[in-house]
Amino acid sequence: TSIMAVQFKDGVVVGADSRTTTGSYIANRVTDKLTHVHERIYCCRSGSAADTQAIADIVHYYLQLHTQMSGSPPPVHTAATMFQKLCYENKDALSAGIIVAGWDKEAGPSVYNIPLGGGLFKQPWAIGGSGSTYVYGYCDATYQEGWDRDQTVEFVKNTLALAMSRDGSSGGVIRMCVITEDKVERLFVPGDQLPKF
Ligand SMILES: C#CCCCC(=O)N[C@@H](Cc1ccccc1)C(=O)N[C@@H](CC(C)C)B(O)O
Repeated sequence: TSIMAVQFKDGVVVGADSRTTTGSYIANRVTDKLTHVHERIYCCRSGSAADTQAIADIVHYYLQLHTQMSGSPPPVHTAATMFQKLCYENKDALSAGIIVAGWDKEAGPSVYNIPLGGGLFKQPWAIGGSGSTYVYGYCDATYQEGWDRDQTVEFVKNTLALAMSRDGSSGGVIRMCVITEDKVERLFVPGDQLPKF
């Protein structure tokens, strides 16, 4: 897997490849690793498909319960701490690297990285999954603050395409979501239209 989330002025862009593997077999070449957990909050999943589906389902349940009880949508950091509590307290039983990203009225856009150990790190951008190891240098050298929506989408698309070209556990299509106050917009790049390097 290669997953990414980047914050910009008005929102966040999340992105992922679409490969699920069991060993060298590609069990799913069109996986959707971008999971909607609340109105303006998404998570990007890497690691065990089963573990990350179960964790996302639990957080989704608690976020809708929180919304019903409190009458207002929870901030992104609330969702992130729910993911972290589940990942940290069950670290011996799970294989889950999750990036939580979204927009809320209090803090605006935000990105939280929760790597395998269950630590919680608020970051302006985050990459994860097996493919991310090949693109840390590219991201460090390329990322700039102050990009607009289109520049941020381009950064996510190029980073994921590079990771997918080198990591055997990443591939397929690129799925992305642009999350702002007004809307959640899904973007799609077919496998034969990936940026070529
Ligand atoms: C189908 C099936 C069985 C397992 C599928 C399955 O979880 N594959 C994993 C690799 C893995 C991980 C841990 C144990 C075993 C196999 C996988 O493809 N993970 C991708 C993300 C998930 C959300 C789709 B990515 O991290 O590569």
